[in-house]
Amino acid sequence: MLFHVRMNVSLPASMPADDAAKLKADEKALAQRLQEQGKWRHLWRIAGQYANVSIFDVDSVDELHALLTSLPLFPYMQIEVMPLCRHPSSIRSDDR
Ligand SMILES: O=C(O)CC1=CCC(=O)O1
Repeated sequence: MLFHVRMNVSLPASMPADDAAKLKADEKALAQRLQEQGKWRHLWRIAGQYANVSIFDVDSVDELHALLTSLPLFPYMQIEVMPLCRHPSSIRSDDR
């Protein structure tokens, strides 16, 4: 199952720089592991914003929820999820 996910990140200005750097490093490590596993198919920065758009390929909504809530930055993100299904005009065989 494919999901389009938008994440807007908002770290408190009061967060110590070392804490923020650790969170970002942990987030990067997990995001790269999930990309290697094929669960996090695309990850794009939205130009000019501390936000990303991503495509997740997971087995269930429950798996997506577990994955998103496990992200180190989860407490500091506003997340929007859009379930995707195949478009009849798509020429990509892996769009499902
Ligand atoms: O910087 C972001 O958009 C938040 C984020 C998600 C995965 C990652 O490495 O950073």
